[in-house]
Amino acid sequence: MVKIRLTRLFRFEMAHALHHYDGPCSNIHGHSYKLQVTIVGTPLDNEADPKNGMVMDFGELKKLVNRTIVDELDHALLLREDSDAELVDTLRKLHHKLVLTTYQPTCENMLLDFKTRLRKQMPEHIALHSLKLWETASSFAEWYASDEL
Ligand SMILES: Nc1nc2c(c(=O)[nH]1)N=C([C@H](O)[C@H](O)COP(=O)(O)OP(=O)(O)OP(=O)(O)O)CN2
Ligand SMILES: [Zn+2]
Repeated sequence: MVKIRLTRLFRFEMAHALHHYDGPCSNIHGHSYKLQVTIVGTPLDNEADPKNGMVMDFGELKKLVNRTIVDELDHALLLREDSDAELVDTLRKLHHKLVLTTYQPTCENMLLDFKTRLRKQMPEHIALHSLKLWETASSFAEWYASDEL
């Protein structure tokens, strides 16, 4: 059966701090993240359907990734849930867009979180192939489904 990969790029601005990290990244700082999402599936084979030939409508992929990841994280501050309680309280009182994580918000951990979230939302006939997350213009992490085998 024919398989085609589809890829779409997303961007979001997000701040984070690496809890107890032994360097400047323990301070709250921001990145312009770039996320590449690649899915794989078989193009629709139905002449009567206007989406014939599509694995998934690019627009649907955009909506799925935006509602699953980008809407929550864009212009948010990601902190580990065991960060200073006073700081967390103050940020909440000031109505900052704060997201608390169970994990250290590294590029690697964020990718694993995104992979889990996206897999739950994927239509049955489509598989998540890979994810690539740029934290800076020169640093990125990648996840490939094939590495799980
Ligand atoms: N393996 C990882 N290492 C680091 C991560 C990460 O997510 N995974 N994150 C950070 C910091 O959050 C941040 O990205 C700073 O990294 P750094 O490379 O030090 O960034 P610079 O701005 O200093 O990069 P330059 O290109 O040298 O200016 C740290 N490590
Ligand atoms: Zn950082």
